[in-house]
Amino acid sequence: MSVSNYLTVPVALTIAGSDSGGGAGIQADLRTFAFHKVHGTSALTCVTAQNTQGVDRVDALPAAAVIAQILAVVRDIGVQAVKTGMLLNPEIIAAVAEQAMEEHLPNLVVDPVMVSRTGSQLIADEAILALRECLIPLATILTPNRYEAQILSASEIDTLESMQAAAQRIFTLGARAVLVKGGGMPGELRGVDVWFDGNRLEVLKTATVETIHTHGTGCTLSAAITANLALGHDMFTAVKLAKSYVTSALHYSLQLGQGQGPVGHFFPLLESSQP
Ligand SMILES: Nc1ncnc2c1ncn2[C@@H]1O[C@H](COP(=O)(O)OP(=O)(O)OP(=O)(O)O)[C@@H](O)[C@H]1O
Ligand SMILES: Cc1ncc(COP(=O)(O)O)c(N)n1
Repeated sequence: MSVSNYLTVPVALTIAGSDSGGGAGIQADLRTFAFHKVHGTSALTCVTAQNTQGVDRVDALPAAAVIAQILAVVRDIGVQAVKTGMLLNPEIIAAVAEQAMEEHLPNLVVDPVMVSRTGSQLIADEAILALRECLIPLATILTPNRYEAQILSASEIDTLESMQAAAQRIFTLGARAVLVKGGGMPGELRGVDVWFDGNRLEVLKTATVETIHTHGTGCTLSAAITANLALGHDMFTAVKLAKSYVTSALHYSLQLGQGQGPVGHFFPLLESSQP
């Protein structure tokens, strides 16, 4: 007989949708948490029939089912950090915001999933309003992509200067910090993100990685920020570490399916397994 070594690890919670293709959503989040040696828990909001080419169907869970999952996790296991992804409808968004307040969910990273990087809207207009009014003011860090930032700032974003102006404008919606992501920008701006926390306006820059396989970069980035917050890093350090992780995962993106494949979350293992 041998005895187990009991380990204690930080815990993170993702409140997000399922991606049947395994590239984004809950699947990307849990892989990212695992890579960071953070125990991943989840509250599923919806089930998408999705692959590398697009989303065929979305089925929402009842808001009460989302609440029950959150409570089951936080009241027993406890969490050090939480992220939200695809919340889909105003009922789910209001329920998550209520739980965030009542249960004092710590380190809340809100990825305001509204528009895919290719520009197609993923949630209804009323849900966008609910995100803006109920959830964004509770966020520790808000991570809009180019198109989401355009909606939230009501401005066109096509230059670094317009990303910086948008970050400052979106900050007034009430999040403690905003990261405007550049993956949907043209050319060299694809690897550039802009941070604003009311004080520091920073440009985080990596060289653009030339790949079409970028599905799930946004989910992966916000999950990595969440994992780093759960590990005890401060907000800006968590973002810098997460960006570096996504860049490495992009270097080992996976050629799967006929469309945009996912990033390689376990890139050190993948690298050593290639011939
Ligand atoms: N080709 C690239 N080269 C370098 N970094 C990139 C590239 N594409 C995206 N990124 C980085 O990936 C992160 C996620 O940003 P992105 O704008 O892609 O989010 P998103 O649109 O929410 O993601 P998704 O494509 O999953 O919808 C950011 O840090 C961004 O700078
Ligand atoms: C279930 C689900 N959640 C989120 C996204 C968008 O994610 P990303 O912004 O990473 O493409 C997605 N395509 N599917």
